Amino acid sequence: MITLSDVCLNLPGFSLKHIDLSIPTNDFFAVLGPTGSGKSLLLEAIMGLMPITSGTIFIDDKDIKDMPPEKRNMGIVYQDFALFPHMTVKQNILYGVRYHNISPGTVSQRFDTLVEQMNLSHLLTRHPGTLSGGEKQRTALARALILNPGILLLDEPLSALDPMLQDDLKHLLKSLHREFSTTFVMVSHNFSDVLFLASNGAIIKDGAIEQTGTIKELFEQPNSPFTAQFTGMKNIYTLPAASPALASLIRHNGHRPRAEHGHLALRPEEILNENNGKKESCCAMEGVVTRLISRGFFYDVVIQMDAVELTAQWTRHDVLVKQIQPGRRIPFFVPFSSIHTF
Ligand SMILES: Nc1ncnc2c1ncn2[C@@H]1O[C@H](COP(=O)(O)OP(=O)(O)OP(=O)(O)O)[C@@H](O)[C@H]1O
Repeated sequence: MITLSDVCLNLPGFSLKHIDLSIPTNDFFAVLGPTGSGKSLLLEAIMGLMPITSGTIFIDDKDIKDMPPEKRNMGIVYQDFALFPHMTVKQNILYGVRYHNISPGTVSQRFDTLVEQMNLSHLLTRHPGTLSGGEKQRTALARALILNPGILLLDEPLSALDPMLQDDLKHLLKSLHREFSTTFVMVSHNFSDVLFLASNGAIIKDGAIEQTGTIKELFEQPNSPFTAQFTGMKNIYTLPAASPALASLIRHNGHRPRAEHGHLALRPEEILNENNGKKESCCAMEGVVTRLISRGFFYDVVIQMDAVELTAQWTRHDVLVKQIQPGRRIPFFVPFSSIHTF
């Protein structure tokens, strides 16, 4: 378990503020947040590359706050790979070994296994400048994993790769996490990567933790308008509902929001354009389409009810087949299970 307690890191112009975080051993943990919110600094603080101003960092029951990075049993992989350009792939992979007390036999065995796993055998004598993005990132991963770190920190490892390579590497990361008994902590901007890879996560805003929990909780049960918006809820309303349509939604839901709940939120992709035979578990509503916003294979369909707008996300196919167009009054369905109040 990595445990950060009341960690502050003050820089001119930016601070990490009173970070409390527990990352279970062997977890795949995601750090999410807007650009400039302090995600990379948080990784650097855990790695020991940035000294913290106050607070404590423990790995299990060991205080590592004053331990140099190379003694923390951690590896780090960056978005821009950070390979040594003058060294071959093989030299890059083996670079860190000299600073650790690992027997030559173990090094050789780990090297062979990693080279095979990462499909690098044909590239060992090449220099990073001649490699594709995916090959560079596989080399960077092998360089980190050859030291068998207890914790692997990944700073946006997929974002410099094209979509095909991202998919390959995403699957590789998943299988590496399964095979190595290593805790993975990954900074990412990409929700689909996070949903595919991570079990737990934290959302960070302006250097402070906004919410932690399982990935499902972060996406389905945000506890603040910021988290709701950041995770793509899109439909966030203040309670008590001024709109009769929203009020009826809450009434249909059966269980009223708790007195302290000030917001209601609905994910756009949970709103249905047909009730799929589940009449009793959905609230049937209707409204007038005001806008269609193309999102590639999907449309954001903006629907005006009474005083409020609601955004649903439907496939291009559904929008075409059901002739959903601005100006049309359409029925839609909100599953009770998708209504979240906080
Ligand atoms: N060494 C440093 N000295 C001073 N300020 C820094 C330093 N490193 C980072 N910062 C500042 O701290 C803030 C947070 O930076 P950080 O790189 O952690 O953000 P991030 O959430 O990872 O952003 P992004 O998603 O854009 O990578 C930024 O405003 C950045 O300019």
